[in-house]
Amino acid sequence: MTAILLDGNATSKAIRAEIARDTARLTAATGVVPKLAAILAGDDPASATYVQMKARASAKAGIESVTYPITNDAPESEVRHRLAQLNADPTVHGILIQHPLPKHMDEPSILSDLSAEKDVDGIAPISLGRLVAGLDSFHSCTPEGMIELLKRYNLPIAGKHAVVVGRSVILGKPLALLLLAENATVTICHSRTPNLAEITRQADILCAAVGRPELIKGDMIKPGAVVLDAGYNKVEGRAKDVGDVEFESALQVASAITPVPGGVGPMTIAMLLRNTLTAAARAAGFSLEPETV
Ligand SMILES: Nc1nc(=O)c2c([nH]1)NC[C@@H]1CN(c3ccc(C(=O)N[C@@H](CCC(=O)O)C(=O)O)cc3)C=[N+]21
Repeated sequence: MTAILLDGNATSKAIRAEIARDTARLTAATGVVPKLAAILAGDDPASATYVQMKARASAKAGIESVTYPITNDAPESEVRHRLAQLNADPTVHGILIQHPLPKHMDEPSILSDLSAEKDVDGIAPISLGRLVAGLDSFHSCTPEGMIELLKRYNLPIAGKHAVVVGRSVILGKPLALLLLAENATVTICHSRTPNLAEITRQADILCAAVGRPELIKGDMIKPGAVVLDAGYNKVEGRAKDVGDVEFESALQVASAITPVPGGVGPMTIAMLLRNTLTAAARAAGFSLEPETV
């Protein structure tokens, strides 16, 4: 058996076309142009690339974007001042604070200052707390993109055993909660789980979000499982990012799998744009729901 590929590029493109159409409706009706502001602190070249990708995708969807670079040795107050200004700016609908911030900065504390209604990245403590409480909030874009990909391929979540490998604030934890909200039975494992293979082999839906290149091998996957790989590891000697799943062996066992690149990554960006559009529509008091007769 060879797994079907869950095409994140094509799915993201379709979603971004929907966003572009809805953005045009919003702008035509209200004059509001959705605007995303990104704070890019530090000199991580990968972060700069991601922020650039997000800016390009925004422009294509009719969303304005602006990036504020902050040097690696800048004081934390520089990020805080910029954030305060963006929180207060009514023309800015979404704020993205690219992770990770330089080591000397207190990231959780800075994120606590992000306005919930502008947290289109869904990673501020208020948004995560609301998710835990079952209240409406923006959801972290990568986990949300993974759920959206399953839905677009009509892959059922309810009643399935989903195993999440990874427990980060941005990915593993919110992903587990989103899967729970879809009525999956969820197990969370991580880098210190001793009997990892034993647990991953029980997964109907296996989500790798641990940041260890090719940790998950084919023999750790239940035959017929759906495998979502959120890994984007830089490995020396490999031109492209390497996932957390060993793709070739997994392909033989799974029923469906996301490639890296071209799987989860592009979905992240689509969700960020969708959240930015939603934030702008709410600020303008405009309903994006299709009109019913
Ligand atoms: N506050 C915050 N929010 C994030 O969402 C966030 C972050 N910080 N820090 C870094 C990670 C990383 N990340 C990716 C987004 C898209 C791709 C992506 O689209 N990758 C392409 C490949 C791109 C290429 O290398 O050509 C793909 O998978 O096909 C990858 C990684 C978002 N992150």
